[in-house]
Amino acid sequence: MAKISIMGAGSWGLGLSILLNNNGHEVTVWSVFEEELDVLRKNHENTKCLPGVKIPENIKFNGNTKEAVESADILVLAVASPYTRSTAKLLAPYVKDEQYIVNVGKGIEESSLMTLCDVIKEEIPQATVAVLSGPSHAEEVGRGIPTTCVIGTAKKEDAIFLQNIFMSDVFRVYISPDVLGICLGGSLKNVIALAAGIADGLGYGDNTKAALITRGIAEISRLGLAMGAKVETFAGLSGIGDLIVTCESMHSRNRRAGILIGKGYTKDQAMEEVKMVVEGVYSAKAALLLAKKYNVSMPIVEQINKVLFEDMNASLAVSELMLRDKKIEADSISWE
Ligand SMILES: NC(=O)c1ccc[n+]([C@@H]2O[C@H](COP(=O)([O-])OP(=O)(O)OC[C@H]3O[C@@H](n4cnc5c(N)ncnc54)[C@H](O)[C@@H]3O)[C@@H](O)[C@H]2O)c1
Ligand SMILES: O=P(O)(O)OC[C@H](O)CO
Repeated sequence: MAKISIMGAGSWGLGLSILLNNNGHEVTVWSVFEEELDVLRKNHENTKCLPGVKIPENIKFNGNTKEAVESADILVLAVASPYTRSTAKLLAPYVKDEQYIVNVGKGIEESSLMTLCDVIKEEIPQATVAVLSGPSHAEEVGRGIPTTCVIGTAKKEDAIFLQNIFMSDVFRVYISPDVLGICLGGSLKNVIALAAGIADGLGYGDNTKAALITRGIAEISRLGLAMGAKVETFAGLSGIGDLIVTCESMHSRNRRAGILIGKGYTKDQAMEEVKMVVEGVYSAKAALLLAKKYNVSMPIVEQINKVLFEDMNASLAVSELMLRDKKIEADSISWE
């Protein structure tokens, strides 16, 4: 049994708190917002983020950062991605040497183009940083619906240790050394999910969705390879797996925001309506900048940026994608 503090009391932090509590660990949930914890103490439910899912009575809530960090063997960082750096700065003074921090957030920092794991390592160099990712909506994990994820760490023994912590009969965990690939897949799928949602909002069909998923993972893999990630990771749970669930599920905030944009809402109106942070909007700019930096073609990411930040009409963006220069499907397969 381990002592685990979940840093973040939103839907994913709470979903994981239930899983880890059911696995027999001693779980504390922390938030920078005391009022978020007060509601949980009173109702054992977050009706905004995870309605209908009861948080077990033995899970503790503690807003004292020092206590939450120092009392834990493992920290699970589950804040909305734009607040990863500020939260890591807050935790840093209390983190012990080699204390585990499992990042479960998905995003790329816009100002630095760093993955969240790299942001955490920069702010908390003494920690052992891992990433957990994959097709895993909190609404389903919180209800014990069978789910699979992957944990990435630099050292194999850390991955095996964390695999044993998270794994259960309803939560199967694989391990991988490709931390970069896992972080990139989880972040970039949110951008493609916006496009998939837009296609739904425009009233397009399953063919369009399948095209976006397939060509979307091609773009993500191209960038990932150029940055040093492994191509197999993008064929795995944190790559195509997460992309499929995010593009298909009505639990997805990114897809739901996209649907609204496809129906004519502005980006800001869509984000307001979805109520939780729509991370694809933040990662879209970062993805485009990375594509330029690594000289990689990412046409869907380009069009999404035009729709989000240049007021481009969504159906025009689809036409531009359809009428691009003619291409070979995969550059690595030729007739020679
Ligand atoms: N919801 C899911 O199903 C799911 C699944 C896998 C991964 N994730 C990832 O986990 C992360 C958290 O997602 P979520 O769904 O729990 O989001 P959420 O919007 O439900 O909750 C985010 C939490 O972040 C914290 N937060 C907000 N503003 C903050 C600030 N200024 N400083 C510090 N903390 C702040 C709050 O505790 C808030 O409850 C995201 O990066 C998301 O991509 C979510
Ligand atoms: O599907 P979204 O957009 O809510 O993102 C949540 C998780 O990343 C799904 O694995």
